[in-house]
This record gives sequence, C-alpha cells and structure tokens, in this order.
Amino acid sequence: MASAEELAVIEKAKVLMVGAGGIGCELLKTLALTGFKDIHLIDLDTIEVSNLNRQFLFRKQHVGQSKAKVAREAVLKFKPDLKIEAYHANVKNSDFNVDYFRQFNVVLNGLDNVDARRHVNRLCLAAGVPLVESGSTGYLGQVTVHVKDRTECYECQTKELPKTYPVCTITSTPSKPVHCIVWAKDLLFGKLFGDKNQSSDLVVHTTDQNTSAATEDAEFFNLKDGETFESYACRVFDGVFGHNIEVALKNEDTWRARKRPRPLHINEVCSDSKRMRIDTLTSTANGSSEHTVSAARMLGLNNHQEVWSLKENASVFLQALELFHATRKKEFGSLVFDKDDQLAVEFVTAAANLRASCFDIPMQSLFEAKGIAGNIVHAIATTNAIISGLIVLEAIKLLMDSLDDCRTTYCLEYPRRRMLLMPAELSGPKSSCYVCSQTPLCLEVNTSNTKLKDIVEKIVKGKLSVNSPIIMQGSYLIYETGEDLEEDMVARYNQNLEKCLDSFPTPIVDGSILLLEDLQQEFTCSLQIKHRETFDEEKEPDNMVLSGKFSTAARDQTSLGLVQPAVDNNPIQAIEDDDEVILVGDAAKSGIKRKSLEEDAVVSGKRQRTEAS
Ligand SMILES: Nc1ncnc2c1ncn2[C@@H]1O[C@H](COP(=O)(O)OP(=O)(O)OP(=O)(O)O)[C@@H](O)[C@H]1O
Ligand SMILES: [Zn+2]
Repeated sequence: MASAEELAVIEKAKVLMVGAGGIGCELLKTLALTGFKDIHLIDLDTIEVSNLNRQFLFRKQHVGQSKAKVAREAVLKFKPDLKIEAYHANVKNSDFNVDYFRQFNVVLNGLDNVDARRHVNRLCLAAGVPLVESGSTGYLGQVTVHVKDRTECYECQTKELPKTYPVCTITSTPSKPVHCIVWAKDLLFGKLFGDKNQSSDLVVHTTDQNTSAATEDAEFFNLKDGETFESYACRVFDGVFGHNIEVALKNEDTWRARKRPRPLHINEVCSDSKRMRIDTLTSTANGSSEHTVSAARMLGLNNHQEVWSLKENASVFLQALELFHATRKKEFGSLVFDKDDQLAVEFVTAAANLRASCFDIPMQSLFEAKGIAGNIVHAIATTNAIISGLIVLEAIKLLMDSLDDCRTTYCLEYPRRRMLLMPAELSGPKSSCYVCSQTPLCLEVNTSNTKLKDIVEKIVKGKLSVNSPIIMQGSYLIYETGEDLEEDMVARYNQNLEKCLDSFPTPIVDGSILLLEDLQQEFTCSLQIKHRETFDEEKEPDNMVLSGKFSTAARDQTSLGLVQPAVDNNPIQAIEDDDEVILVGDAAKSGIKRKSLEEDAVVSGKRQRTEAS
C-alpha cells in the first residue's frame, strides 16, 4: 500500500507502458490498482488463443483484436476513471519520437525482444526519461532500472542474441533434435510454402563437389501439371528423406569419420495407411477454419506429449502437406513458420522427426518440438505477476526521486540464501557502452568483397538495432533512409548498397571510420573498419566480426558511487530468455555490488554531424 505522499506522486504521474503481453497485462492491472491515473500503452500485436492462459485481461471472444485496446477496455471496466491511451502500433513507428517520450515521468517495458528494448532504451536516453526494463522466462525474471548518466543503460550489458547454427550443420551434419527442427522450419518449410528464393538448399553436402540432388531443382517442390497430389506428396517425401541422402552417401570419404545416415522412402515407412489417409483428406479439410486445421487430430494423434512412431510421423507429414495445399494455397510464397500456427507446428514436428530418424537422432513429441521451434520456455503467470509488482515498486521509487533505493531484482527458480527475489544495487553507466557512452565499435570485414548492403542489414540493423540508419564516411553521406527522400537520392543510395566497401570513390578500407546515426533514436556511433581476408564459416557465419574497444586494465567508476570489487569470483550463470540472456548469480546478492564485466574503453568525443555532399 502506497503512503499518502507516494499516492500524491503516483496520481500525478504520466506513464508509458510498452507491451501488453504476459507482463504487460499484469502490469496494467497493478498500475491501475496502485492508483496510477494516466497511462499510455503501446502493443503491435493482436490476441492469440495461446495468450489466454496467462494474459488474463483477454477472453476467447477477443482473439484477433488489438492487445493494447482490449487491455485498456478490460481495465476501464473496474477503474473507469483512468485515462488510458492505447495504441495498436509498433513502438518503433516514427510517431513515437523523442518529443512523444518526453511527456512521460517514467517508461515501463513489458517487451519480448531485444530489438524493441534497445529502441526504447535509446529514446529514453534521448528524452531523459527513466526506464524500468523487465523480462521473464519460466520461473526466472528480472527487473532493471535505467536513468541517463546515473545508471547503466539497457545496452551497457551485452545481450546474447538467439543461438544460430552454421548452415552446414543444419543441411549436412545434424547431431541434435534442434538441428532437425531448424532444418524443417527454416529450410524445408520455406522451400515448400515460403519465399523459395530466400531459403538455402536442402542438399546434404559432401566433400564431393560433383554430387547433385533432385531437390536442388527449384521446380522440385512444385506440384506439376497433371501430377496427382498423392504422387506429388510421395515424390517430395522420397526426394527429401530418400534421394538427397542417397546422393550424399555415394561419397564414401564424407562418411568415413561420420555415422552414415539412412535414407527413408515412403513405401518402406507407410505404404498401406498412406493412401487411405490421403483419400479421406479433402473432405475432412473442407469446413475447418484456418486456425483449427490439424493433421494430427485427423489422424487421432491427440496427445501432444507423446512421441509419434515413424509411421505416424510419415502420415502427419503427408497429411499436413495436403492440408496446406487444400486450405492455405493463397498464402504460398509468403508463409513463414509461426509457433502459433498448429498445422505448421505439426508439419515441422513430423519433418524434423523423419530427418532425425535418417540421422539416428532421438525424435521429439509435438509439445517438445513446438517449444524448440518457437524458442519457448513456457511462461508462468505467477512470475509475470511478481515481475509486474517489482516494476511498479521501482517506478514509485523513481517518481519519489529515490534512485539510491532502486534495485535490479532477479526472480530465481530456487531459493538462494532463503531468498527467491535477489536485489542488487545499480551500477553506473559503462564507459565502454557504444550507446550511452558513444564508445567506437570495431568492425572486422573483408573490404574488397563485402557490400555496404551486408553491413546495413547484418550489422547496422541486425546487430545494432538502428531503425532508420544514416551512414557517413567523413563528410560524405553514403546511405540514409526516410520517407521524404528525393527519388534520385534513393537511387544513389541503392547503388551504394550494392558497392563493395573498397570501391567507393573514397574507398572504405582498413582504418576507415563510418559514422552511424539514427535521428529518431538520437543515436550516434562510430564504426572503425578493420580489413580481414578470411573468416571462419562455422564461427563467423556473417563474415564480419563486430566488437567493442576494450582494454583489460581499469574498471568503470560509477556515478552512483558504488565501490566495484577488484576481483569477483562469484559464478554468474547465464540463462537464455526467448531472445535475451539474463544474468543470475551470486553477484546479484543483496549488499554485494555487481561486478563490472567490461573494462575501460576508448571514449570518443561527441561528434558533429557533417553535411551531405
Ligand atoms: N516493437 C514492438 N512494439 C510494440 N509492442 C511490441 C513490440 N515488440 C513486442 N511487442 C509486444 O510485447 C509483448 C510481449 O509479451 P509476451 O512476452 O507475453 O509475448 P506474447 O507474444 O504475448 O507471448 P508468447 O510470445 O509467449 O506467445 C507482446 O504483446 C508483443 O506484441
Ligand atoms: Zn549504456
């Protein structure tokens, strides 16, 4: 219960909430019940059936509607005097600019991805508004507090991005269920139903460059004129699980040191049941809506925790393939795997299991495969409720101007020192942070075969989450985005995207410096280019390496006056969130200051923007 003094501040505060999902629903309810009266809420998404078990402001009849708008209406039902502005929009839209952020006393995040979190972090820094950041995964969660110039910003700690796998492991040498699932959802699913140009090939590569497989032909995955669906489905099955592997097996060298995979053909797996099921399909598919179509249910496979037999996997594969053709054809070419798409999950589970069987890898239940494919750690409503309560507590401390009382709080799965909630004191801004301290970054790249396009997509947007990049080389503007650009400028920038770095009029080579800027985020950063001839395909699949400029000597001094221990041997355990890593460990203990993981850095002076040429 807030004190009278706190209540007075709470009632006057204007708060921005980003995200109305698991944490967001709890948070909006808690803010309303605490006495907050003026809330803006942004969420880009609509309600899914799978949200209903924990996003309790939503009901079945709301499926398909805006999360932000329905959450607003649900809360107004029990707190009608609140002022809630709900936006069904991406927080990265240019409407939500620095001026928009400036109107708030505090920003509260209930997001699920690093990219949007980074964007909000930068706007909060630019607008000088404090940010309470949060995340949860299963029983684990954390709440952190960020205040410009006084604490770490959200990006002071390096975030690990989702695990990626080298293409050759996925196409040729899978050894774990996850490799088969990634193959099924990113490669096979893409080839059959998605943008065929974007998916890599499905060939099992061998040391023999001359082998080629049927699935290399772009037409292989299309239903041919005059071909019956049954023979098409069998052809795809045999091509993908049989022929491709037989071609690869021909090269003895490849398999000398590896376990030989086993080709699978449909007639060996389910010759009898297959025809029966395909014949009954079309009639059953008719009348089912897109969301309810299920190959597994039609086959009587209703227990999602049970691992299907090889024959059952083959049947689901064929049945799902036909159901996609019967009910989803208009989406072909643009379908991407979505963990909330039941038929897609069934297809991917079956395909991954068939592949797993070829490579003698354990098969998975639909429930497990869905978890792996969607990067899911099943959400726990109680964790979200705890996290939301903590967010509100930290927000109140910020509004009361009690930053010294603010804490980073970790919600643990098992008690440690009899505590489930571990508070840790805040650290000051890191001088090595490229966002709040504008420390230059270093990009190792082969300047003679890397195009500007690769840097924009993989590094500037992909790794640095710059939303509307402007790139300058000295005083030359070499790239920018924006709606108000003249046509000839757009054409020139598009030409630049296709140029290799060293073929610019002033070549971008070893030692060159590129300046990045995002006007919406008010973000600037410089990128020092280092030429490198070769990269390790397995470890550096982007053919580029981005790093900060760290030395190992001194540690940060914090503006909060915290004393950093010189040595900290406490183990820190990294726990992967959906797309984020949270740190939990002894360093988070109450009374123990968090260790500074990164060291002193070369700090760049604030740069003046030069005019475009
Ligand atoms: N850029 C963004 N702008 C606005 N809202 C966003 C943005 N990125 C993510 N969100 C919202 O943040 C919320 C995060 O909530 P949560 O983690 O519970 O995800 P979910 O999609 O509801 O659940 P799940 O992923 O488990 O199915 C989602 O409602 C999502 O729409
Ligand atoms: Zn920072």
